[in-house]
Amino acid sequence: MIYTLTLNPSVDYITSLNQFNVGHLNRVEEGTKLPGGKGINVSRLLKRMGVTSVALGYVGGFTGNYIETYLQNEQINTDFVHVNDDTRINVKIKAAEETELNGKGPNITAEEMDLLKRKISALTEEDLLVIAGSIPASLPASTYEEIVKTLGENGTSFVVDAEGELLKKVLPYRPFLIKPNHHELGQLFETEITSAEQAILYGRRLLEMGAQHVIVSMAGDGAIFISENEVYTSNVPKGEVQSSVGAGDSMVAGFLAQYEKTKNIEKAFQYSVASGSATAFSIGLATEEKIQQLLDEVNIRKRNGAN
Ligand SMILES: Nc1ncnc2c1ncn2[C@@H]1O[C@H](COP(=O)(O)OP(=O)(O)O)[C@@H](O)[C@H]1O
Ligand SMILES: O=P(O)(O)OC[C@H]1O[C@](O)(COP(=O)(O)O)[C@@H](O)[C@@H]1O
Repeated sequence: MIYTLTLNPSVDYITSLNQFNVGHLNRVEEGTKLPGGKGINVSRLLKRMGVTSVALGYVGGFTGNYIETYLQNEQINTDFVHVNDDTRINVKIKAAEETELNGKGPNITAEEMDLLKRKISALTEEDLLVIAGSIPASLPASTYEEIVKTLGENGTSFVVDAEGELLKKVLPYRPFLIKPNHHELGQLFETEITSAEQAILYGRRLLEMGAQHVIVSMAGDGAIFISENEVYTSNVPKGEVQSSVGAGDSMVAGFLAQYEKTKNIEKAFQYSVASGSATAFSIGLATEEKIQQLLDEVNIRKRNGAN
């Protein structure tokens, strides 16, 4: 069974306006509320692709209730730990550029952490856990490392979509897949990634540090897949970006759904990119239909030799 872990879910308020003026009153043209947080997005998209998962994590207050009810209405299995503080609200502004305001998240007590750890230690070698997103500010930076240690003891494989130290610390535990975007990859090595060649170079470093498979997404400039034996590059389909919120999460879901069905890396990568773009071209997450429509526009090329 696939499980997703969102320690810091959010209600995403996705707004669009023609022009965003900092320091002035801005009237929203369209506003949409959606459940968010990286693991939750993965579970929602997996469901649309016919793959069952269970969403784990923390929810609290009226925002937490909203998320839980929304997922249950979509027939997504949830097994959240309930906390006292409200789940955060993240504001996304789509104007000429995209601006995001992501909250810190609720306070998590030691008891609430224990409840979650118990759920994680019940996973087995038959399961895979997708660990995704930031952690609430009250939790230590070692939180993901502690979780993957437990997974290792039970032979549970895992995927990580997180930034900075959270990601770095879990690499020695051999994540099946990680998916930094090119900014996050650059930040890890205190550099700027501006080309596919650089993405491959630094992506390979992540393999050396322990990752089994790496996808580096480069927004409208394509994506790279790197493993010990293969490097693939991809274009992205052309289209109008409505909101890229959840596009990265859709890549993770697309890859896992197709890999689960075919065990074919190239197909899974193609599906991953089509899923990312199908979400970028939507408000909210992609539909399966939209992903299928874009699939033929995603051209995967195998790189030969060491680069
Ligand atoms: N301008 C764009 N045109 C087409 N696809 C896009 C565009 N921006 C993002 N995407 C899709 O979303 C994916 C993830 O975007 P990216 O910004 O790299 O990651 P993240 O959402 O994790 O920050 C890309 O690989 C691509 O499939
Ligand atoms: O946990 P973080 O890093 O603050 O990110 C949370 C945000 O990321 C999202 O999961 C979207 O992620 P992506 O755009 O990277 O796919 C939103 O739903 C949510 O608001």
